[in-house]
Amino acid sequence: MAELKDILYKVHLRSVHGSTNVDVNDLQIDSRMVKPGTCFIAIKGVSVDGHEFINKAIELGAIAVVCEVLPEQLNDDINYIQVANSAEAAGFMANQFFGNVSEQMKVIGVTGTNGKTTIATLLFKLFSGLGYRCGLISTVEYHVGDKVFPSTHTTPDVISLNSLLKQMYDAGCTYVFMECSSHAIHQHRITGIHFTGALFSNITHDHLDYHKTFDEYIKVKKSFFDGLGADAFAISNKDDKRGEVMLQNTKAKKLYYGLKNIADFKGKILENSLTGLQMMVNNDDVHFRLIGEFNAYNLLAVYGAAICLQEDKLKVLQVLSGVTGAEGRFDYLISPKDLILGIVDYAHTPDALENVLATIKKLRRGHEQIITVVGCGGDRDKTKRPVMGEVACELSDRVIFTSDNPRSEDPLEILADMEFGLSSAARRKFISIADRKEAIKTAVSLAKHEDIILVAGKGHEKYQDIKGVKYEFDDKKVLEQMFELLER
Ligand SMILES: CC(=O)N[C@H]1[C@@H](OP(=O)(O)OP(=O)(O)OC[C@H]2O[C@@H](n3ccc(=O)[nH]c3=O)[C@H](O)[C@@H]2O)O[C@H](CO)[C@@H](O)[C@@H]1O[C@H](C)C(=O)N[C@@H](C)C(=O)N[C@H](CCC(=O)O)C(=O)O
Ligand SMILES: Nc1ncnc2c1ncn2[C@@H]1O[C@H](COP(=O)(O)OP(=O)(O)OP(=O)(O)O)[C@@H](O)[C@H]1O
Ligand SMILES: N[C@H](CCC[C@H](N)C(=O)O)C(=O)O
Ligand SMILES: [Mg+2]
Repeated sequence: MAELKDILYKVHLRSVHGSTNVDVNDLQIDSRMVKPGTCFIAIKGVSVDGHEFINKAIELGAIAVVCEVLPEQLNDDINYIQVANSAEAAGFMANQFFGNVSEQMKVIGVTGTNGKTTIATLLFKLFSGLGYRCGLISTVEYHVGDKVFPSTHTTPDVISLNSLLKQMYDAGCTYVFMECSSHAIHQHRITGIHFTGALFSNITHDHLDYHKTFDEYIKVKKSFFDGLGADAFAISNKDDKRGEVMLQNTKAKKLYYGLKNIADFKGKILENSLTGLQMMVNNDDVHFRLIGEFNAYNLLAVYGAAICLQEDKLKVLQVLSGVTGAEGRFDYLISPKDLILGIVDYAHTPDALENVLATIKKLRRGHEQIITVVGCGGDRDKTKRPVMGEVACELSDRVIFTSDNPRSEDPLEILADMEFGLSSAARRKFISIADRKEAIKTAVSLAKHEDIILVAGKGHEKYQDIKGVKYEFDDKKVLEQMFELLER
């Protein structure tokens, strides 16, 4: 319960019809969730305009409506608040409604194309290991202290997000580590949240279906850092081409990590093998359980954040050296027969795929074949499809193109997009099998002693979305089943 005028604090009001001296017992951006006494906020969305549902919300009991455009007919019993930007207003209102708890905890946001889940999860594991009660908001799951919930979004909608933060505060969390997706930044899901720190991993080709141009995508990510306060810290990747641009206009304290360029948190890889990374982190020699150069970057970002949060460096390195990565990120298993190495990874962008394959190439001893199973999601950036197809073929010995989550699209058309314009060298290496299980089975049947199979794109996902129906599917389990079949 809150008084409307209190939760409208910070919102730029255009006009008020009715009163703001009323109590509302809930806040919703979705008319289907409205109950008597709710304040409904109408947001212009990507697929529909929330303003179309104002009457529906009133029928269900809304007593206040926040909107950009007032309905032609106003209802005398309802309080209408006209604002310049409803999505932004929803951010500020949700902060207030749920008690502005981000100001009472230390919230650290992670953005970038790849590595957000890994960095946020490592931070969560590190700070939990250091003895703090923590919250985690990630693509894989949400943690509220000891409770775990499956996630709906990388960064949930503004109401769910603020409600989650409140639950974390109530559960006694002092730290929250959260991924901030570019969609969330653009749609004001994180507006008004007080960040103690922010981290940037990297930026490469993704989500251009939504952001249209790479420049727009960069601008959106950068706006997250532009919005930080002077009391915050911002840590960026010095080796990324856009690492410095990201922090150009931030008021926060700027710090950098890197393996190549001079940086505040500087790393050097001494050994990169299947058992982990041996690294120099500034002047300390440490072994980590995570694998691959990209994880060296993730670990440096995490280390940097912990130092900014005034943790003791040796304790940090001690805990960090024992943690494993996030589920479905370079997750591996070995077949009992033939010792085939199966790797399940969430790489679903050209850059991530290239990184994971380059890492595998570095780890192999020489004679092993790399067999990659990969697909591209439907209803998502189509331009990445042929690039992923080419990258997979270039860095593997054999490739099986298959379905990821086709969503509303025809799987065969997605496969055709992946095949389009492939170089002749690439064309000699791939076959397409739309059925993902068959594709994994084929990869296993092609593998010989000690070969390496990469199943890319779905990582931790436990389903496959085909025409809006989510069928149970788990890459790691399927791979395991196929390995068991080999034994017979
Ligand atoms: C493209 C996109 O980001 N869409 C998100 C967006 O939905 P939208 O703009 O399409 O909303 P809409 O359906 O047009 O509706 C507009 C408004 O009308 C309301 N409405 C709608 C219907 C109705 O009957 N009544 C009603 O009130 C809706 O609640 C909404 O407030 O706002 C919704 C509420 O916040 C999100 O749930 C939804 O996420 C969709 C499901 C989605 O798939 N998003 C993905 C792309 C996404 O956000 N991914 C990122 C991670 C990406 C990455 O880094 O890999 C994430 O953070 O998860
Ligand atoms: N720092 C990094 N640089 C490049 N690639 C990375 C990095 N960290 C992880 N990856 C690769 O990208 C994939 C996705 O990693 P992760 O889930 O941590 O990123 P994310 O930013 O959360 O992705 P998403 O936005 O899809 O949730 C991993 O499976 C791995 O292959
Ligand atoms: N958060 C990303 C995940 C993509 C994962 C991949 N498996 C796919 O379905 O394309 C998205 O929704 O675009
Ligand atoms: Mg993620």
